[in-house]
Amino acid sequence: MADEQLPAGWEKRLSRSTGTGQHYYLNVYTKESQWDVPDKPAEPSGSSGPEQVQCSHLLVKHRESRRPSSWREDVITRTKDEAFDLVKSYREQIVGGKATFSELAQKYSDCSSARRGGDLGPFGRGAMQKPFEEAAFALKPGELSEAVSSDSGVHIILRTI
Ligand SMILES: O=C(CCc1ccccc1)N[C@H](Cc1nc2ccccc2[nH]1)C(=O)O
Repeated sequence: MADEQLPAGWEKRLSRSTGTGQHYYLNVYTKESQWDVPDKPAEPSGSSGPEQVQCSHLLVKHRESRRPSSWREDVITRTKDEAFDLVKSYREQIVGGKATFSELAQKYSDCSSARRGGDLGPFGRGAMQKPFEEAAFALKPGELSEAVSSDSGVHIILRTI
């Protein structure tokens, strides 16, 4: 039987462990292998996802935040619900094209990254609070999160890379 045409990124290998001439298929990017004949191009990153992501965020703190103070307000007294409502209104303005993420982060984010339009630079797993990390790594590049709550406050996250 002619060697089947494999989808991009796969190599057909002969298994040495079974000794029965069985073939397996190797993802050339992740070096992960599988027995089943692949039916779509190999994913460049493994099931564990990317090593690093780059994100910008807009943070609205509230009175229960770990540090209820920021460059914008010495003492932050808004409630958590008010913070969620603000974040949702900012997200709607961004999605509706009324303002850019960077403009609103520079004006309204309670994080020092506001001065860079919310950019946090690249980071790997273990660098940020868990709820923030999980939301950030679940995004595709260019995707905007829903409201995300961390000990710092309520965020919207834009994955840029
Ligand atoms: O921790 C920082 C600095 C974050 C930062 C990282 C990299 C570049 C620039 C800023 N600021 C906190 C607010 C805050 N809490 C966060 C939690 C997750 C991600 C970003 C966050 N920002 C605060 O100001 O209380």
